Amino acid sequence: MYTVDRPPRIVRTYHPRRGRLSGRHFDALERLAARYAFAPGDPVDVLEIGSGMGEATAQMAAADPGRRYLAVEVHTPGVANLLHLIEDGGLTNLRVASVDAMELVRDDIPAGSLDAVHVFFPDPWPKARHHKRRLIVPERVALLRERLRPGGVLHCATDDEGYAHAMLETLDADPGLVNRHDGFAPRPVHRPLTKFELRAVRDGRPAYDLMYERSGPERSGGAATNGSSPKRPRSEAEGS
Ligand SMILES: C[S@@+](CC[C@H](N)C(=O)[O-])C[C@H]1O[C@@H](n2cnc3c(N)ncnc32)[C@H](O)[C@@H]1O
Repeated sequence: MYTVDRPPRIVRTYHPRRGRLSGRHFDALERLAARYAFAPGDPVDVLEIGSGMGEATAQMAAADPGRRYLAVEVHTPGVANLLHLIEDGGLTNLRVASVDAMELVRDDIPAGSLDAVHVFFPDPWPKARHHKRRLIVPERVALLRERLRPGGVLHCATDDEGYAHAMLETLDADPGLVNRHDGFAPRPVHRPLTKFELRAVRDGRPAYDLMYERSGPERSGGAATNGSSPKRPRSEAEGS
């Protein structure tokens, strides 16, 4: 009797959905994708996972020209919109990738290299059987933390109260992260207010921010320590 090993099923953190593409979207993809696409090896300081329509990323990159931003999004209309925002804003410090962000992080982001990772309003996957799809779960957090430099910041925001508390628990439990605040962070002025967040606030769902720093340098065994983190001065715009 022979058994066939099935390849392990990949658990994705996003809904496979197709947005409708307008002529303007096609134009962006045809004309701008190659110009602003991330290529493996490109240096990155700030990584945004799930940039949606890209408004927050474009505004943050424009306010922080000294750092190189990478927005990763699988939703094609969002990618196209961000390409237009980059062109319209004349931004030279923002690149875009349209792939699964966790695969890109695993394959193309060197360990200890990022200043910040932004995960703003990730899909909450509210059903218990879907929690494994959440971006903020221990295994994915461990990978993101390992790609941060010591003192680098993982900044998450969500309007889902249940997910917010689960994030707090997961991030507190990570051995290489230290909360910058006591519990949730005050809403940072440098995180732009998007239409998505405005709608949530109007519907009575205010945002929760969470900001965690990677603690001290890696030990030779690979485990992060809880020592104090060397920090470089940050501007107000940088924040995370
Ligand atoms: C609820 S939306 C929020 C978008 C945006 N951050 C905002 O605040 O408006 C979450 C986005 O994350 C994207 N996403 C989820 N997992 C992803 C992954 N692994 N790689 C790339 N994009 C992902 C989804 O396609 C979706 O557009």
